Amino acid sequence: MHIITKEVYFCYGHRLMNHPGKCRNLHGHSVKASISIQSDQLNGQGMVCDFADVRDAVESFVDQHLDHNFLLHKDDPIIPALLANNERFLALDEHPTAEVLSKMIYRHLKQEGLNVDQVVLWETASAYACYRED
Ligand SMILES: Nc1nc2c(c(=O)[nH]1)N=C([C@H](O)[C@H](O)COP(=O)(O)OP(=O)(O)OP(=O)(O)O)CN2
Ligand SMILES: [Zn+2]
Repeated sequence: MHIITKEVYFCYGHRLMNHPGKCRNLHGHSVKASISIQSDQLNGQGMVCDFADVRDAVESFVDQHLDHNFLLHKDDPIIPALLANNERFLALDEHPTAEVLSKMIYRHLKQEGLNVDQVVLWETASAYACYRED
């Protein structure tokens, strides 16, 4: 089994509505996502797939939905104020945790046909969430 990993970097604002501590406040992160693709065999170029193809697939999703966006639970009471001020945001059915964001990226890449092994989202220098499916 071969596994390759490509890292992409992006930023977002969010808050965790039900968090008992500081993460209930509006704040932001500059994050790293590590995307691993697996294959039993290599292609005619000796690759699982080109790192650039992984980057392009991740970045098109990230740029459209996550990068420099404000990620909120759909029931967050700040949403009416953002709408009134024409501010960009993304309302999610789940809380915008590293777990949920890594799952979103994973599911999108699977849908695009990439044989994703796992997506790891480093939300801070010391904390990450990993999503994979068996
Ligand atoms: N399981 C999760 N726990 C937390 C998440 C998360 O997405 N999944 N998110 C947060 C906050 O949004 C933020 O990421 C803060 O993380 P934390 O590591 O607690 O923050 P610090 O960098 O301040 O950590 P210190 O090590 O205390 O400096 C919280 N929890
Ligand atoms: Zn946070």
